This record gives sequence, C-alpha cells and structure tokens, in this order.
Amino acid sequence: MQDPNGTERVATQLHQACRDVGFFYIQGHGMSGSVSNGVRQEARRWFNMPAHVKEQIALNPHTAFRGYQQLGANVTRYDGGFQRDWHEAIDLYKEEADASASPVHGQNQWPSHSPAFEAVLRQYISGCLSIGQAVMRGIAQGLGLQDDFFESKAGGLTNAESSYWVTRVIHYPPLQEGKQESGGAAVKGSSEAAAGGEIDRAVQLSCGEHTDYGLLTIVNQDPDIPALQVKNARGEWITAAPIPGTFVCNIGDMMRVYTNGAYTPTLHRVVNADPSRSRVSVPFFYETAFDAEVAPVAALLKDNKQPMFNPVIYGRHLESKVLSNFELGGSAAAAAV
Ligand SMILES: O=C(O)CCC(=O)C(=O)O
Ligand SMILES: [Fe+2]
Repeated sequence: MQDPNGTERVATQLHQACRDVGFFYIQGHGMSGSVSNGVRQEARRWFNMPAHVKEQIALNPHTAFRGYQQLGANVTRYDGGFQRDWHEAIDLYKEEADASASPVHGQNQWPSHSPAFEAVLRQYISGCLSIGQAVMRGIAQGLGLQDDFFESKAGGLTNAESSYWVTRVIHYPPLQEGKQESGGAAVKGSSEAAAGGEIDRAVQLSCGEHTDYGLLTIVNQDPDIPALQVKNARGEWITAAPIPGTFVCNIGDMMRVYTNGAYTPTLHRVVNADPSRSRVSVPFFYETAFDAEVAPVAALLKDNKQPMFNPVIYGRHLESKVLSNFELGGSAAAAAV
C-alpha cells in the first residue's frame, strides 16, 4: 500500500493551500481541547482582572517587549501615520538567558496572579512547538524537499527546540460605538497623518491588516465569534470562521523568501464586529531560529530563475517589526481603559 499515513496527500494539500491561499485549517493535530480551550478560558479570566494587576507585567523596552500591553498600545502603521489596534495582549517569546544580543532577547513575564493560566499556557506552547515542527515537515515535503529541510543547515536549523517562537494572548473587546461599520476606511485628520502621528480612520480595527513575520502561524480562536479576515486574490475580505477542534494556520514573510515568491503571505486583519462580546485568541508563531539566514532555496530555483530576495537574518527582520509595533506611554487609549 502506498502512502499508508496519507502524508503525501497532506503535503500536496499544504502545497496547494500555501501557493494559492496562504491560509489553511489543521485538524487531528493532537492537542487536547483541555489545553486549547483551557488557555483561552484562563486568558479571559486574567484579562478581567483590574488594570493595576495586569500592569504588574507591563511590556516596555526594558522587558524586551515581553509582557502585557494595554488596549491601544499596539499599532498598525500606514503611509504617514498609525492607527491603534483595539486589543490588549500578553506577548511571550522563546526565552534567552543572554539578553545582550538583541532588544527582544530576555525572559518572559508570565501572567501574574494565575498559576493555572501559566501552567496551561506552558502546555499550549509546548504543544504548538510540536505541531509547528510537524506542519513544517509537511510543507517541506509539499515543496519537494526533504521533509526535515527546515531542520537542516540550509533550512535555518529550525526545530521545536530552536524556533524563536512567539505567542500572543489577545483580548479583543467590542469596537467602540460608531466605529464598527464596514467599508469607508477613508483617512481623516490628514495634518496628523502628515506628521506621522495618529490617524483617524473612519473604521476602527481590532487588529490592522498585516502579514506575519516568520514561517507559520497557528491561531487558536474563540469558537463562536468570527473575526479573523483574510484578503483574497480579488481583494475582498473573507472571514476565516472558527471551526471547533481546528487551528487556522497561515504562512509568514520568511516563506516568501525561502520559496522565491512561490508562496506569498496573505494580508489579514481582525474585526470583532460583535457589539456585546469580547473575543480571545492565542496565535502561536512557529518561527525560524533567531540567527537563521533565510534565502531562496537553491533546489526551488527552477529554470535558472534568479533569486528575487536577498538573504535575511530572521532575528533582524523580527526586531525591525517589534520595535515599531508600539505606541507606549500616555495615550488616548489609556484614558479609554
Ligand atoms: O486573532 C487572530 O485571529 C489573529 C491575530 C493576528 O493576525 C496576529 O496576531 O498576527
Ligand atoms: Fe497575523
């Protein structure tokens, strides 16, 4: 019997999804519901704690951008200005004992006052690392490479142990009244925009449109609040509705480089249009090792195609993104909390 485990079939499906859409769902991933649901339940409980408790693990440059960020601290940058994303979150990364090599290296600030939350979050991270390594093996196979390509030197020596993973525990309250209508994202306040400051778009977003930075994102979202939107090839926003028991996955910027543009990360955003309920999601980013040099894979440069991308050190790409993600300190958002 050929392909008894169906791995070739899955590899082909992954190839088609990465090439044509950039998003796919995974099921049969092996993570128990007590972990995937439990981490969201504990997160919801934690975000309901008073602000002064949450601020005990506040994120700033001295905490290597790890920890809690209040509502509106995370921003999306557009030409000429930024808009505040309407969420609060806890950011955690792979821990590094030597913090000197990068502004994002250091230890995590685990959620305060909640050992149960920390315990399930650690289980969740460990489960996602296994899933990430397994899916990357499938993606390598779908590309016609050795299934452990990404674990090899040419593939960045990335595995569950070395991945510079990130996880974001995110709480999206309902959008502010009068800002939820879809369409009409005209930029008002152009004098602010010209100065590179905060811009007042007609529509508020829970998370502005972006692509992810690394290899693979695994999204664990509330089952009953559709909010993640993906831009399709026609330029329309399509909802990636939650399917219980599955994770939504998408590929990031490094996959475009490795495949010399054959796979392109897809723009996505979050709009919690529910006026009465907040949404929790816990995306996990299975990323390249920090020092990995990412370059178009020679075996994928068919027909003497030239590489379209210069090699990138993943950690430098990550730093440039993280350092511009926040508008911390006294803000309109602080007043709104
Ligand atoms: O909350 C979600 O569904 C996805 C969030 C996201 O795209 C991100 O954090 O990069
Ligand atoms: Fe994302």
